[in-house]
Amino acid sequence: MTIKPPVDMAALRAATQTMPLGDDAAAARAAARDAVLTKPPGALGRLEEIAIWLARWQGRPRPAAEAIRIAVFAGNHGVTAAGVSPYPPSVTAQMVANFAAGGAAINALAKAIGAELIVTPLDLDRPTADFRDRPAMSEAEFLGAVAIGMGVVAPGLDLLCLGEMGIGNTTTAAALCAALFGGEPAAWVGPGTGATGDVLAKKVAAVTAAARFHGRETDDPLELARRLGGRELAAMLGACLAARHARVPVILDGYVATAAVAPLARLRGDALAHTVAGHCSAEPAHRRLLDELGLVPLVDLRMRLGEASGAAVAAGIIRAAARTHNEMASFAEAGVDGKDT
Ligand SMILES: O=C(O)c1ccc[n+]([C@@H]2O[C@H](COP(=O)([O-])O)[C@@H](O)[C@H]2O)c1
Ligand SMILES: Cc1cc2nc[nH]c2cc1C
Repeated sequence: MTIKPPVDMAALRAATQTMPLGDDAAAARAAARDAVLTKPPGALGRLEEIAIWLARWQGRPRPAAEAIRIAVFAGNHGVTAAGVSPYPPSVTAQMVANFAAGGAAINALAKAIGAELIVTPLDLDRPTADFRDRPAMSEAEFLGAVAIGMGVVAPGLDLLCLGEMGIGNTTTAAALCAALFGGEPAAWVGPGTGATGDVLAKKVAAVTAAARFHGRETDDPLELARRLGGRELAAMLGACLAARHARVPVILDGYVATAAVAPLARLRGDALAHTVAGHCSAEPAHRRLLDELGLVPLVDLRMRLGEASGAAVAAGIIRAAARTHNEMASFAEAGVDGKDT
């Protein structure tokens, strides 16, 4: 099922509450097949769980991880005026040009796994408002970005990788996480692209100011995503929600991508059951966020790039899980003796 772009915040909220459940029958059939494949039970470890998880969320007993789309959303952030990134905001559009020219890490990774890459810049000439003392986006801006994100989901996809590009957006992710989960602002702040010293202190100050201003206004997760998020985060939220409705499993990238979809989990406990954390970013707060959400990352390679790069690396592992599940012979087919034969 595809879902319609939400006309207002109430419609978006409704779409979070009507998410389909996984297909238990498909998962059970995949588990039954897994049990007779030529290996000691459990010997493929988490790959076995992933194959069954894919079957559950694709709603078919034979899961696939061949048609992979990588969606990267780009946005600019008013909070960069607070001096929170070592890089200028001009880098966001320049990197979008680099994606188009094929010169970024995600281009190489997409090619390596045979995935389609879609890059969507979101109003880069019009950064969001500086959320230290006002909402980052109007409702119309927020919902518009959510709808654009929903648009990258298509029936027939086996997997969707979600990632982003946006100078300043590790501060955005920190502000959103601090509002959603509480705790000291500093616990959600880290180096991002490489902030140290003074720049790091400015990040903590910006998140502290945002928490003070917005914390007394609302604790509604979608409203916090509008006030403290960014367009690329809103688009990832929309894509993740639409993927659930369309039975397309999702691979999340790093800290920013995970923060983007965290409001969904605050609205409904099982909202991220169709997602897997592709990796654990070197941004320290990502581990804290994954723990809050109960997500166990597939790999930990000390990556901290964004661009869906960690999700793309993880997609190769997910393909390995689906291929082994589909292509291995059973004990009976191969004439291999089972345990205690
Ligand atoms: O998502 C992550 O784990 C992550 C960790 C560190 C950096 N990034 C990327 O770095 C950019 C934001 O960093 P910054 O320092 O400008 O806030 C943005 O383009 C992200 O894709 C992303
Ligand atoms: C060069 C560069 C590439 C990136 N890719 C994602 N975030 C990035 C930030 C910078 C600075």
